[in-house]
Amino acid sequence: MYKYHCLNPIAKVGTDTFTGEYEETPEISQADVILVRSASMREMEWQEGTLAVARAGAGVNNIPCDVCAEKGIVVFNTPGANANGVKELVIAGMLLASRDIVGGIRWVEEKEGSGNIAKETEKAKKAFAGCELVGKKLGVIGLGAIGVLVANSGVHLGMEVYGYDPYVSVESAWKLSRNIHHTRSLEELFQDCDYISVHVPANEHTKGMIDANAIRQMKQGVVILNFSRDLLVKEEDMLEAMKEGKVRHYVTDFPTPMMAGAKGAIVIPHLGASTEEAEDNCAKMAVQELRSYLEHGNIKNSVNYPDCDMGFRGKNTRILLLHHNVPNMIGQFTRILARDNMNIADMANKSKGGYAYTMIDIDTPVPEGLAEELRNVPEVLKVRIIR
Ligand SMILES: NC(=O)C1=CN([C@@H]2O[C@H](COP(=O)(O)OP(=O)(O)OC[C@H]3O[C@@H](n4cnc5c(N)ncnc54)[C@H](O)[C@@H]3O)[C@@H](O)[C@H]2O)C=CC1
Ligand SMILES: O=C(O)C(=O)COP(=O)(O)O
Repeated sequence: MYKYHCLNPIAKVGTDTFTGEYEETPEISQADVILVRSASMREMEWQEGTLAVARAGAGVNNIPCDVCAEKGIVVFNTPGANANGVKELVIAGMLLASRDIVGGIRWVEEKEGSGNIAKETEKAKKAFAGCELVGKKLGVIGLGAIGVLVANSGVHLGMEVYGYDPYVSVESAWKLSRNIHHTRSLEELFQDCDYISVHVPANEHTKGMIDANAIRQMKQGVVILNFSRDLLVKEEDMLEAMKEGKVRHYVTDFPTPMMAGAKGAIVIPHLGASTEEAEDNCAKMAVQELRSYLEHGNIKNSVNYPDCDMGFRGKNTRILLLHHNVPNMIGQFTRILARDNMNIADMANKSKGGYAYTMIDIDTPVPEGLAEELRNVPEVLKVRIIR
């Protein structure tokens, strides 16, 4: 029986795909695996028995992935599963920044009960007028699952779209509309665009990337959209730029004390992925990843360990080793197996940065105590044997 714990509510269509071999536990310390959305796991105390964490979503900055890697805990996310939900809200964000739709709605609400409202509307409406998106320049920073959809939607809306992503994947590049201008530097994108939308992960390289220096290079009256993470934007600099009118609107999905109520800021309460479809997609993918790892040892969509897949386990005993990516690990494993006459039926070894994963299928008897012996090999972080 495997035990899972949900740190945030996870869509039932996902958890329903756990079989009778699984049960939910309210005790995180008892869980083999943990499902999470945005809850912070940074201060958590990790248990020896925790095997994996699945983030039902994209951003993993709430999880100490490096600490987990060092403890042999595989962290998964669900690439692309909520991208459409975010894309649709980004389009809404561009529209909200272009016409004062919210101001207009508030004005109508205040007129509740006024018999003259139709006439008053025709006088008042000029205060809420704006501009269209068609023909405007949209810059998209980060062309991953969300950025590609936003950029392509910009083209469909009649915008001139500029994309910047020095690390773009082949898969994303294939999906990008050929009408998108490939921008080789942020400076180029900053200078030209009326709307700039950021879709990169929050990490030490991207933190504060939209600061006074970046904003200085932008057009007067630019609209900046941030549906990625608050940390990407230096908020003091953004406030200043909105005061000066350099930034017309800052549309963000991340409320902070500084931005809530700030003039020019359009702040949404982190709703990008809060659609039925996105929640269902993420939950289903997260559970599938955990099941495949627990039942067969296969890794797909991990952010701290390499993808590695040997298919269904069948009748073999499967030995799974999480270890540092250093020389002579396989030699040490096979020496131990050979000594006890174990026959290797199949084997895979993959690495990602400083970490590696070895899967070994054995089709002869496997002695008790093997896991412990393998665990004692220096640089091994975790060993699991599925019989
Ligand atoms: N508001 C919300 O509810 C949601 C927010 N997010 C946020 O959006 C981010 C992006 O999500 P996805 O598109 O699904 O991720 P993704 O991993 O598919 O795409 C990220 C892209 O950013 C690029 N990139 C990385 N560093 C860069 C840099 N310095 N400059 C330019 N490009 C860079 C990568 O090459 C990649 O193509 C997530 O990390 C998360 O923080 C994601 C989903 C929902
Ligand atoms: O997937 C992401 O990165 C998100 O920001 C979505 O967060 P959520 O699952 O809505 O708490």
